[in-house]
Amino acid sequence: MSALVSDIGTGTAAAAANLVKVYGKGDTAVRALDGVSVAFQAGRFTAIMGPSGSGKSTLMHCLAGLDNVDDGTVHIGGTEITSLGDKELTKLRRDRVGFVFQAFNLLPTLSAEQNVLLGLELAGRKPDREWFDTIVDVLGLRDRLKHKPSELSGGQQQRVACARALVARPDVVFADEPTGNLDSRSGAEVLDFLRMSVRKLNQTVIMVTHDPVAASYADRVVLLADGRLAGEIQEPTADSVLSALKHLGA
Ligand SMILES: Nc1ncnc2c1ncn2[C@@H]1O[C@H](COP(=O)(O)OP(=O)(O)OP(=O)(O)O)[C@@H](O)[C@H]1O
Repeated sequence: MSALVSDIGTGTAAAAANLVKVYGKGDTAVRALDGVSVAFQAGRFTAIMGPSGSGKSTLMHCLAGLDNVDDGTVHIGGTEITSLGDKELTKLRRDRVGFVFQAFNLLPTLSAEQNVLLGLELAGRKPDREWFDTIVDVLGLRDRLKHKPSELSGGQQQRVACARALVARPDVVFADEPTGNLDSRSGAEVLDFLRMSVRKLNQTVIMVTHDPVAASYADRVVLLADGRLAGEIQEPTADSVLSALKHLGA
Protein backbone atom coordinates (compact mmCIF):
# COMPACT_ATOMS: atom_id res chain seq x y z
CA MET A 1 0.00 0.00 0.00
CA SER A 2 1.42 3.38 -0.94
CA ALA A 3 2.03 6.16 1.56
CA LEU A 4 -0.76 8.16 -0.04
CA VAL A 5 -3.36 5.52 0.57
CA SER A 6 -2.35 4.88 4.17
CA ASP A 7 -2.53 8.65 4.76
CA ILE A 8 -6.20 8.71 3.93
CA GLY A 9 -8.09 9.81 6.97
CA THR A 10 -10.54 12.43 8.04
CA GLY A 11 -8.65 15.17 6.16
CA THR A 12 -8.78 13.57 2.72
CA ALA A 13 -11.96 13.78 0.66
CA ALA A 14 -10.67 11.92 -2.41
CA ALA A 15 -7.42 10.36 -3.52
CA ALA A 16 -5.93 8.49 -6.44
CA ALA A 17 -2.89 6.23 -6.05
CA ASN A 18 -0.84 4.99 -9.00
CA LEU A 19 -3.86 5.39 -11.26
CA VAL A 20 -3.59 3.94 -14.76
CA LYS A 21 -6.27 4.22 -17.41
CA VAL A 22 -5.75 2.88 -20.92
CA TYR A 23 -8.20 3.43 -23.77
CA GLY A 24 -8.12 0.95 -26.64
CA LYS A 25 -5.76 -1.97 -27.26
CA GLY A 26 -2.56 -2.78 -29.09
CA ASP A 27 -1.08 -0.18 -31.43
CA THR A 28 -3.91 2.30 -30.92
CA ALA A 29 -3.90 2.11 -27.09
CA VAL A 30 -3.76 5.50 -25.31
CA ARG A 31 -2.46 5.71 -21.73
CA ALA A 32 -4.80 8.52 -20.64
CA LEU A 33 -3.57 8.21 -17.03
CA ASP A 34 -0.07 6.88 -16.50
CA GLY A 35 0.49 6.37 -12.76
CA VAL A 36 -1.25 9.39 -11.20
CA SER A 37 -1.10 9.75 -7.40
CA VAL A 38 -2.85 12.77 -5.93
CA ALA A 39 -4.84 13.53 -2.79
CA PHE A 40 -7.59 16.13 -2.37
CA GLN A 41 -8.01 17.58 1.09
CA ALA A 42 -11.49 17.98 2.55
CA GLY A 43 -12.76 21.55 2.76
CA ARG A 44 -10.60 22.74 -0.15
CA PHE A 45 -11.30 23.89 -3.70
CA THR A 46 -8.97 22.26 -6.23
CA ALA A 47 -8.78 22.87 -9.98
CA ILE A 48 -7.38 20.27 -12.37
CA MET A 49 -5.67 21.81 -15.39
CA GLY A 50 -3.43 20.79 -18.26
CA PRO A 51 -3.15 20.83 -22.04
CA SER A 52 -5.90 19.31 -24.18
CA GLY A 53 -5.69 15.51 -24.01
CA SER A 54 -3.59 15.52 -20.81
CA GLY A 55 -6.12 13.34 -18.95
CA LYS A 56 -8.15 15.86 -16.92
CA SER A 57 -11.59 14.48 -17.74
CA THR A 58 -10.36 10.91 -17.41
CA LEU A 59 -8.94 11.65 -13.95
CA MET A 60 -12.19 13.28 -12.85
CA HIS A 61 -14.30 10.42 -14.21
CA CYS A 62 -12.13 7.83 -12.46
CA LEU A 63 -12.14 9.79 -9.18
CA ALA A 64 -15.93 10.08 -9.33
CA GLY A 65 -16.47 6.40 -10.07
CA LEU A 66 -17.93 7.19 -13.52
CA ASP A 67 -15.21 5.20 -15.28
CA ASN A 68 -13.32 2.05 -14.28
CA VAL A 69 -9.53 2.05 -13.91
CA ASP A 70 -6.91 -0.36 -15.26
CA ASP A 71 -4.60 -0.13 -12.26
CA GLY A 72 -4.26 1.75 -8.99
CA THR A 73 -6.90 2.80 -6.49
CA VAL A 74 -9.36 5.61 -5.86
CA HIS A 75 -10.67 6.53 -2.44
CA ILE A 76 -13.68 8.71 -1.72
CA GLY A 77 -13.56 9.57 1.96
CA GLY A 78 -12.46 6.35 3.65
CA THR A 79 -13.92 4.07 0.96
CA GLU A 80 -11.85 2.44 -1.75
CA ILE A 81 -14.25 2.76 -4.68
CA THR A 82 -12.10 0.84 -7.17
CA SER A 83 -13.05 -2.43 -5.48
CA LEU A 84 -16.79 -1.74 -5.29
CA GLY A 85 -19.40 -3.55 -7.38
CA ASP A 86 -21.76 -1.64 -9.68
CA LYS A 87 -24.59 -1.48 -7.17
CA GLU A 88 -22.43 -0.18 -4.32
CA LEU A 89 -20.77 2.30 -6.66
CA THR A 90 -24.12 3.67 -7.82
CA LYS A 91 -25.18 4.11 -4.20
CA LEU A 92 -21.92 5.82 -3.28
CA ARG A 93 -22.20 8.21 -6.25
CA ARG A 94 -25.78 9.00 -5.28
CA ASP A 95 -25.12 9.54 -1.58
CA ARG A 96 -21.60 10.90 -1.36
CA VAL A 97 -20.69 12.61 -4.60
CA GLY A 98 -22.19 15.69 -6.27
CA PHE A 99 -21.79 16.68 -9.93
CA VAL A 100 -21.93 19.97 -11.80
CA PHE A 101 -21.62 19.65 -15.58
CA GLN A 102 -20.94 22.20 -18.29
CA ALA A 103 -24.39 21.54 -19.80
CA PHE A 104 -26.34 22.00 -16.50
CA ASN A 105 -28.27 18.70 -17.10
CA LEU A 106 -31.49 19.83 -15.41
CA LEU A 107 -34.77 18.06 -16.14
CA PRO A 108 -36.87 20.50 -18.23
CA THR A 109 -40.29 19.49 -16.90
CA LEU A 110 -39.37 19.93 -13.23
CA SER A 111 -39.16 23.20 -11.29
CA ALA A 112 -35.84 24.41 -9.89
CA GLU A 113 -36.80 23.12 -6.43
CA GLN A 114 -37.85 19.71 -7.79
CA ASN A 115 -34.58 19.46 -9.72
CA VAL A 116 -32.58 20.21 -6.57
CA LEU A 117 -34.47 17.62 -4.51
CA LEU A 118 -34.90 14.86 -7.12
CA GLY A 119 -31.77 12.90 -6.19
CA LEU A 120 -32.70 12.77 -2.52
CA GLU A 121 -36.23 11.73 -3.41
CA LEU A 122 -35.00 8.91 -5.65
CA ALA A 123 -32.78 7.78 -2.79
CA GLY A 124 -35.75 7.84 -0.41
CA ARG A 125 -34.02 10.44 1.76
CA LYS A 126 -35.66 13.40 3.45
CA PRO A 127 -34.04 16.76 2.70
CA ASP A 128 -32.44 18.62 5.59
CA ARG A 129 -34.64 21.70 5.28
CA GLU A 130 -32.21 24.00 7.11
CA TRP A 131 -29.36 23.01 4.80
CA PHE A 132 -31.61 23.35 1.74
CA ASP A 133 -32.57 26.87 2.86
CA THR A 134 -28.92 27.80 3.45
CA ILE A 135 -27.88 26.69 -0.02
CA VAL A 136 -30.86 28.32 -1.72
CA ASP A 137 -30.21 31.62 0.03
CA VAL A 138 -26.46 31.61 -0.59
CA LEU A 139 -27.16 30.90 -4.27
CA GLY A 140 -29.83 33.60 -4.47
CA LEU A 141 -32.41 31.14 -5.79
CA ARG A 142 -35.25 31.78 -3.33
CA ASP A 143 -37.52 33.59 -5.81
CA ARG A 144 -36.70 31.18 -8.65
CA LEU A 145 -37.61 27.89 -6.98
CA LYS A 146 -40.94 27.45 -8.78
CA HIS A 147 -39.50 28.26 -12.21
CA LYS A 148 -38.73 25.65 -14.87
CA PRO A 149 -35.16 25.60 -16.31
CA SER A 150 -36.40 27.23 -19.57
CA GLU A 151 -37.55 30.22 -17.47
CA LEU A 152 -34.09 30.69 -15.96
CA SER A 153 -30.91 32.28 -17.34
CA GLY A 154 -27.86 30.09 -17.96
CA GLY A 155 -26.24 31.38 -14.77
CA GLN A 156 -29.38 30.65 -12.74
CA GLN A 157 -29.62 27.16 -14.23
CA GLN A 158 -26.03 26.47 -13.24
CA ARG A 159 -26.74 27.75 -9.72
CA VAL A 160 -29.66 25.28 -9.54
CA ALA A 161 -27.23 22.57 -10.63
CA CYS A 162 -24.83 23.64 -7.85
CA ALA A 163 -27.65 23.44 -5.30
CA ARG A 164 -28.55 19.97 -6.60
CA ALA A 165 -24.92 18.87 -6.23
CA LEU A 166 -24.69 20.12 -2.65
CA VAL A 167 -28.08 19.24 -1.21
CA ALA A 168 -27.03 15.78 -0.02
CA ARG A 169 -23.90 17.23 1.66
CA PRO A 170 -21.61 15.05 -0.46
CA ASP A 171 -18.01 14.18 0.44
CA VAL A 172 -16.93 15.78 -2.85
CA VAL A 173 -18.48 17.92 -5.58
CA PHE A 174 -16.97 17.32 -9.02
CA ALA A 175 -17.41 20.22 -11.42
CA ASP A 176 -16.57 19.61 -15.10
CA GLU A 177 -16.02 22.95 -16.90
CA PRO A 178 -18.90 24.47 -14.87
CA THR A 179 -18.49 27.89 -16.50
CA GLY A 180 -17.92 26.63 -20.06
CA ASN A 181 -21.41 27.64 -21.22
CA LEU A 182 -21.68 30.90 -19.28
CA ASP A 183 -20.80 34.52 -19.98
CA SER A 184 -18.03 35.87 -17.76
CA ARG A 185 -20.37 37.53 -15.25
CA SER A 186 -22.56 34.44 -14.72
CA GLY A 187 -19.41 32.34 -14.65
CA ALA A 188 -17.94 34.54 -11.91
CA GLU A 189 -21.14 34.13 -9.85
CA VAL A 190 -20.98 30.35 -10.12
CA LEU A 191 -17.27 30.33 -9.22
CA ASP A 192 -17.94 32.65 -6.30
CA PHE A 193 -20.54 30.23 -5.07
CA LEU A 194 -18.28 27.19 -5.45
CA ARG A 195 -15.60 29.02 -3.47
CA MET A 196 -18.11 30.10 -0.83
CA SER A 197 -19.44 26.56 -0.51
CA VAL A 198 -15.90 25.53 0.40
CA ARG A 199 -15.01 28.47 2.68
CA LYS A 200 -18.32 28.98 4.47
CA LEU A 201 -20.13 25.66 4.11
CA ASN A 202 -17.02 23.46 4.43
CA GLN A 203 -17.68 21.53 1.23
CA THR A 204 -15.00 20.01 -1.02
CA VAL A 205 -14.88 20.91 -4.71
CA ILE A 206 -12.73 19.43 -7.48
CA MET A 207 -13.11 21.27 -10.79
CA VAL A 208 -11.75 20.61 -14.29
CA THR A 209 -11.29 23.81 -16.28
CA HIS A 210 -9.40 25.26 -19.23
CA ASP A 211 -9.75 28.79 -17.91
CA PRO A 212 -6.91 30.26 -15.80
CA VAL A 213 -9.31 32.86 -14.35
CA ALA A 214 -11.71 30.10 -13.22
CA ALA A 215 -8.76 28.18 -11.74
CA SER A 216 -7.71 31.27 -9.76
CA TYR A 217 -10.85 30.84 -7.60
CA ALA A 218 -9.42 27.53 -6.33
CA ASP A 219 -7.10 27.06 -3.34
CA ARG A 220 -4.84 24.80 -5.37
CA VAL A 221 -4.27 23.85 -9.00
CA VAL A 222 -3.15 20.34 -9.92
CA LEU A 223 -1.42 20.20 -13.31
CA LEU A 224 -1.49 17.22 -15.67
CA ALA A 225 0.54 16.58 -18.80
CA ASP A 226 0.51 13.40 -20.88
CA GLY A 227 -1.45 11.50 -18.26
CA ARG A 228 0.99 12.32 -15.47
CA LEU A 229 1.10 14.79 -12.63
CA ALA A 230 3.13 17.77 -13.81
CA GLY A 231 3.10 19.98 -10.72
CA GLU A 232 0.77 22.01 -8.57
CA ILE A 233 0.19 25.61 -7.55
CA GLN A 234 -1.02 26.73 -4.13
CA GLU A 235 -3.11 29.94 -3.94
CA PRO A 236 -3.10 30.30 -7.73
CA THR A 237 -3.58 33.53 -9.64
CA ALA A 238 -4.68 33.68 -13.28
CA ASP A 239 -1.13 34.79 -14.17
CA SER A 240 0.65 32.02 -12.27
CA VAL A 241 -1.67 29.43 -13.84
CA LEU A 242 -1.19 30.86 -17.32
CA SER A 243 2.59 30.81 -17.05
CA ALA A 244 2.56 27.21 -15.67
CA LEU A 245 0.38 26.14 -18.60
CA LYS A 246 2.68 27.87 -21.08
CA HIS A 247 5.57 25.98 -19.53
CA LEU A 248 3.66 22.74 -20.23
CA GLY A 249 3.15 23.78 -23.84
CA ALA A 250 -0.62 24.24 -23.49
N1 LIG B 1 -13.35 7.02 -24.69
C1 LIG B 1 -12.13 7.18 -25.16
N2 LIG B 1 -11.62 6.35 -26.10
C2 LIG B 1 -10.36 6.48 -26.57
N3 LIG B 1 -9.52 7.45 -26.15
C3 LIG B 1 -9.96 8.33 -25.24
C4 LIG B 1 -11.28 8.24 -24.71
N4 LIG B 1 -11.44 9.25 -23.81
C5 LIG B 1 -10.27 9.93 -23.80
N5 LIG B 1 -9.38 9.38 -24.65
C6 LIG B 1 -7.98 9.81 -24.88
O1 LIG B 1 -7.34 9.88 -23.62
C7 LIG B 1 -6.51 11.05 -23.54
C8 LIG B 1 -6.95 11.91 -22.36
O2 LIG B 1 -8.26 12.42 -22.63
P1 LIG B 1 -9.05 13.39 -21.65
O3 LIG B 1 -10.38 13.65 -22.26
O4 LIG B 1 -9.01 12.85 -20.28
O5 LIG B 1 -8.15 14.71 -21.71
P2 LIG B 1 -8.51 16.18 -21.23
O6 LIG B 1 -7.26 16.71 -20.60
O7 LIG B 1 -9.74 16.19 -20.44
O8 LIG B 1 -8.71 16.87 -22.65
P3 LIG B 1 -9.56 18.19 -23.06
O9 LIG B 1 -8.90 19.34 -22.35
O10 LIG B 1 -9.34 18.29 -24.54
O11 LIG B 1 -10.98 17.97 -22.67
C9 LIG B 1 -6.61 11.73 -24.89
O12 LIG B 1 -5.54 11.32 -25.68
C10 LIG B 1 -7.92 11.22 -25.46
O13 LIG B 1 -7.90 11.22 -26.86
